[in-house]
Amino acid sequence: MTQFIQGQWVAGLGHEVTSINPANQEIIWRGQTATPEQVDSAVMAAREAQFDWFMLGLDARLAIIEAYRGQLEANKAALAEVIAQETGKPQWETATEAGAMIGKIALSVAAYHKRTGSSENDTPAGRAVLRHKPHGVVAVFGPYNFPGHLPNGHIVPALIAGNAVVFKPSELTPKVAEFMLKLWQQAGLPQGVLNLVQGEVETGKALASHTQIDGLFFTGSSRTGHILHQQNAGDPGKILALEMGGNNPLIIKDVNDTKAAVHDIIQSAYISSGQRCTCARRLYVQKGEQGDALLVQLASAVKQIQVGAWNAQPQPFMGSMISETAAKGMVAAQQSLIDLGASSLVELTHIEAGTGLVSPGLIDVSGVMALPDEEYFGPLLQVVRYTDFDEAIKLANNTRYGLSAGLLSDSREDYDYFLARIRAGIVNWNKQITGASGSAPFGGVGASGNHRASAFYAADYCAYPVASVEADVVSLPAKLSPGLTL
Ligand SMILES: NC(=O)C1=CN([C@@H]2O[C@H](COP(=O)(O)OP(=O)(O)OC[C@H]3O[C@@H](n4cnc5c(N)ncnc54)[C@H](O)[C@@H]3O)[C@@H](O)[C@H]2O)C=CC1
Ligand SMILES: O=C(O)CCC(=O)N[C@@H](CCC(=O)O)C(=O)O
Repeated sequence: MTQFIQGQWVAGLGHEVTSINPANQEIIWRGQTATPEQVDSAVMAAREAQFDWFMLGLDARLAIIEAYRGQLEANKAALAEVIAQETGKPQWETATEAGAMIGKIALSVAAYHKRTGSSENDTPAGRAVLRHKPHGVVAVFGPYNFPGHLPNGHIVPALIAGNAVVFKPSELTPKVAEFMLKLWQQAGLPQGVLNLVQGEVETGKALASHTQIDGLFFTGSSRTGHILHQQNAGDPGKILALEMGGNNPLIIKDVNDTKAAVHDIIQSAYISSGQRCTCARRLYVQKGEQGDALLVQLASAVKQIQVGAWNAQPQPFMGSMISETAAKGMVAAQQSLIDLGASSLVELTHIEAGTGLVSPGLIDVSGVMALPDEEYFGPLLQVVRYTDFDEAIKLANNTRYGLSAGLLSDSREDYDYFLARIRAGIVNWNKQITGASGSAPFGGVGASGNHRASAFYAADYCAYPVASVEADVVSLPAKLSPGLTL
């Protein structure tokens, strides 16, 4: 029973799919995909449930959402283990993902009140009241890299606002989705308010193109996000929040503590085996002795990064990539850069056939004339040597994406200069560019998003404002407009 529709677990009527532990190919989940007819049933169940869920009122909705928080707390270790098993991420890291899911509840409640909610004030024209209403039925699409936290970051604010949801997780992480839905079920969410449809692109297409959805909240690749944007062209009434990838730059300028800089670079580029949308992909290092010395230290530290299975002891820094296909994709990406003139500083290797385990790579692409503006979603950091700061900023901005960017420099002046010129939604100074805070907005510009930032600003796309002017009784104004006699 892999689909959750109208409060019931039902079998998918499509073809069989499996989910594997990418560190050893063990099958950890098996099920059938949802057919377009089942997607339709899920959307209609959400439609039927939505108004009652909204009319339940905020306090009653929050009580159920708080019960879900309790379920997350009680099952935190098990949740972290399922995420680790299915994504290959090490346990220390998935414990932080489970923690972020718990933290998301209080943050979303605060955001609801701060960003939306309701307010009123008296004006000469009457009582001006601002309220927010839910859109209705929204579809949530999740990526595989944070299979719990990122869909949760759409689902929780959507439900707080009074929407009903149909959730389509990544086909690579169905088990985490199922686990999460069971926690919602335990929390006593009314039937139909949150539905789960599992499957691949066909299931996704059936949901994204359904005429009865009022909003689509997507976190995933830029390629898919663009398809969804095109698919919904001409339908301005449907709200789209598209959180997509990046080709994120990190510039190193004058830093005293090279070891600390190396640490920030590693945390920016290799955490989650490079499978974070915020990961640094392009590293700009000044030409000259200082830059050479930094690269020597960086290469040495990269070679020492421990890679292993999610449950290996002692725990590795990097786990497996999501699949063997992804691992091979990174080896191929490295080779294509070499073919274009890049030189490998630390080679990314596929450690074990049949798994997603790869070692981290560092590659100097300074010699590549036309560097592809691609998001290589894995642990491969491209190094570019620059002459002056303006050149570095120009190169950093030479991307269609605009998600995250960073500067490591001990000069405040440099940072102000960088901040004014860099084009990205997340801009950090002397800090890693991964690990964004849920108490801030999260989103990018250009091919990284459609100006509907998530995290703390997710409340904004979960509800629309209703402005009213109100009076308790009908009454004549003190003075009638000229030319009127009653
Ligand atoms: N900006 C952000 O907040 C974040 C962005 N990402 C990005 O996500 C990507 C990695 O995640 P993936 O799972 O590979 O993304 P993906 O784009 O392949 O899949 C995301 C979801 O869309 C569905 N989908 C794929 N094609 C579809 C279609 N034609 N119609 C409807 N649905 C479709 C998938 O089944 C999945 O549920 C990276 O590019 C990463 O940068 C990841 C995390 C955060
Ligand atoms: O939604 C939030 O609470 C903040 C966004 C967030 O946690 N982002 C993470 C993961 C996104 C990714 O890189 O794939 C991060 O910034 O590390």
